Amino acid sequence: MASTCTPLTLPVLPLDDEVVLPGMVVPLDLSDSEVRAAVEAAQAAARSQPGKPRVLLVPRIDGTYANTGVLGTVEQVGRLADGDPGALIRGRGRVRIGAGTTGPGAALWVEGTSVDESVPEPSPSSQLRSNRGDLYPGHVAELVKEYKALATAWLRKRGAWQVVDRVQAIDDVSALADNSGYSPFLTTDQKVELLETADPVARLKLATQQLRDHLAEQDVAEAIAKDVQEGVDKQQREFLLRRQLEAVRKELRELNGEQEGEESDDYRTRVEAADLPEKVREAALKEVDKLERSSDQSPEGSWIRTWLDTVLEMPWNERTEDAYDIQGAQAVLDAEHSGLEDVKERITEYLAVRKRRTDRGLGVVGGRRGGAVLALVGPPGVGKTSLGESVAHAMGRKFVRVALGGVRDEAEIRGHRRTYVGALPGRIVRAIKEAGSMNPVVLLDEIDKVGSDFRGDPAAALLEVLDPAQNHTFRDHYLEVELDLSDVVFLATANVLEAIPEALADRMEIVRLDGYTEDEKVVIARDHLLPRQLERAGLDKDEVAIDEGALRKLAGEYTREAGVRNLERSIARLLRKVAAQHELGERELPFTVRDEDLRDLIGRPHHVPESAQDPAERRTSVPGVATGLAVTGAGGDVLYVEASLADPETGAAGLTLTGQLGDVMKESAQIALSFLRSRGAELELPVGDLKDRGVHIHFPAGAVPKDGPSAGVTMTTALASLLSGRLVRTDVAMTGEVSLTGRVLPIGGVKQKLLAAHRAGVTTVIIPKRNEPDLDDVPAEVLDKLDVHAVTDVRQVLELALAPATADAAPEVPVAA
Ligand SMILES: Nc1ncnc2c1ncn2[C@@H]1O[C@H](COP(=O)(O)OP(=O)(O)OP(=O)(O)O)[C@@H](O)[C@H]1O
Repeated sequence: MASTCTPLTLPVLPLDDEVVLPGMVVPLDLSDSEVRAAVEAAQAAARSQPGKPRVLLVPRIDGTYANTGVLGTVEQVGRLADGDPGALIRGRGRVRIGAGTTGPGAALWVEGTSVDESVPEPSPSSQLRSNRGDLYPGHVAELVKEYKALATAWLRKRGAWQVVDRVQAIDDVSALADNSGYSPFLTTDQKVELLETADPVARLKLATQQLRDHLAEQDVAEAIAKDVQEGVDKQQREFLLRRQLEAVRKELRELNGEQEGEESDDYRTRVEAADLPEKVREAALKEVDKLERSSDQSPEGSWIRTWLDTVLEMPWNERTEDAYDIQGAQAVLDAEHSGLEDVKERITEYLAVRKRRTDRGLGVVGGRRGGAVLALVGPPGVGKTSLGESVAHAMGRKFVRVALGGVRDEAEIRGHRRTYVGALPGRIVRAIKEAGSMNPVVLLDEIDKVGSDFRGDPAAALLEVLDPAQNHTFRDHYLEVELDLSDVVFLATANVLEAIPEALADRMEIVRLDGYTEDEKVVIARDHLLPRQLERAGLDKDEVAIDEGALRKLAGEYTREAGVRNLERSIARLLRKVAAQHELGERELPFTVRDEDLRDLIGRPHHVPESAQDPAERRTSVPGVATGLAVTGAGGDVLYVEASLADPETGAAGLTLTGQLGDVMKESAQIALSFLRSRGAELELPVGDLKDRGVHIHFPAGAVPKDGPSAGVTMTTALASLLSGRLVRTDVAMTGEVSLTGRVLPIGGVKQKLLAAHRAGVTTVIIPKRNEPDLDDVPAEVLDKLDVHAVTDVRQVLELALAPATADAAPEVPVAA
């Protein structure tokens, strides 16, 4: 094997951040002083020796020379493409650098030794190890093949076809490896590594590895670039389409003669122009950003638009000035409602306290039992809603009514989350929007009819709305921005106090409206209902009048209710009739309706008092029927209890109860029966009859559910009447719970029951002794007409209620089928 390690002394041509490998031909700039010095030194030396001028090309990295350089010959000196003086240098072979000297000229001269770069000869037998020890010649061929393949692949990618052939033509291992010197992707360090690897096979291996790594990197980079490009393309396409859409819209606007920005969709301008609290504006602008990014048809876009509409419609900074003139308020209440003195007094007190607290900057009364909310409780048609409206008039505020009957879903109060299809804000937010001010009077109507089920508890949401400690930052799920409800006046109405969820009732100040007496109804009808209905019927008050007798008859016989709603309807019907008759030329005006005209105009009365009925027609005309008093959602009412004994031969034994009775009522029937079984003998009743015979107790109006213990005395009386054969007095009605020993225990709703008894034409009422103080609440005109007996024992009840036994009212005990 030839080894030519010739010592050389050459001028150094430093290459900054550049590497020239043997075989490469490079142009170098002679305007660089070091390059020029080296070339000139080489040219000078060449004059005294044969051959081309020779330089030593040495890479210099960060000012430090590499250990190996390349012998280069100056092929040509002339001009570079940019016109600067340049030299074309060809790399010839590796030179190991030795000591430096100063030679002739400005250049640095070094001594070096040329490196042997020959490749071992292929061995005759592939099995034989070569003298290189680690590689077989067969592997070298493989390596050459792999390098060429990789290089070709890379060159093809770059479209450098001419170079492909040149590379394919190189057979020398060393030259092939050094060809990598042209690779633009190699770093200077990588090229220096190639330069310093003298062993050609090891160098080719290194070059192959570098090429392979680069190709792999390139694949990854290409994949990423492709993804990025696709994304960019889509964005660009969308952007272009959007611009086109905008242009089309603009054209359309111009076509329709609209001005720029007039489009209702211009939410940004609207939000910026609207009078919104800062936080709300921020939230709204965020949504506008989202809207602008979303496409026109996307469902999200339409949600955002609906939301923005809602936010823009809210009266964020609107409020009405309060008219806290208490005398004026009282005058408004008096003008709009007759009677109800105590209720109006409570409302006036409420307004006065509110005014004083506001004057002193204390805010509304807070905390539990704070009474911040007035609840008007009473039967339908007694004016709860219209009183709420009057409160708003009296305070000079807007009025809105929120109907809560049948609300079972918490979202009804607090709104649906926006992600729901068809989501809406809750009723409170809608009410504020409707009111158009942030401080209206909000009437929560029928708060006792709020239910709860799997959809959450609306009562809990209402608690938050009504709690002054929390309601200044009320958050509706839909609106998602805080709403200050602290300045809203909340009022509530309910028919039945007990049905109001307890936690809510706890926060309210209850004001009861129990219903009106006949006299009160007449006054209300004359002063309020009649004038309003005259107007509705298009009649003048000088044209038609209804005299007091007729009004009384309407209240007493045509309607039977705690409130005045049906009374108002009857008046409306009456007036329509008169108006029609007048138009048909059948009636002269002016006309005053008297009680005797009613039958002609609106037919016969629906409610004739029991006492006015033919004795044989009366409910109590047979033994076993007693008149009780009860309170229902519609106010007080009379109710008849019927009892019968089954035939000992055919009827089943035991107690049968009908008429949709609740558990408490069923138990009080058992008690009545047990009492008679144990004490009946003392009362001289034939209790033997109760022994083997089935007992049936029925409450007519069977479709209406009933409950409570207050019918105890009535059931006992009905059974005693049945056993004794003595009739119950028609003019007597009763109420009271009975204990097993016969004591009469107190009950609720005395006022409503007495009003009902009076309405029904009853004259004697039996109540428990312990309810006597409640009589203070009953209007005097009603008490005057009633003979009220307060009793402690059921024996007193029987004495008062049962008519004396007469021969003809003989005990023909009715028998149930
Ligand atoms: N004291 C009164 N003075 C004048 N008008 C009255 C009075 N009480 C009731 N009214 C009138 O009777 C009508 C029925 O009253 P309203 O609708 O307020 O009853 P309500 O108690 O709210 O009933 P509901 O429980 O069914 O809502 C109204 O037109 C109201 O103006």
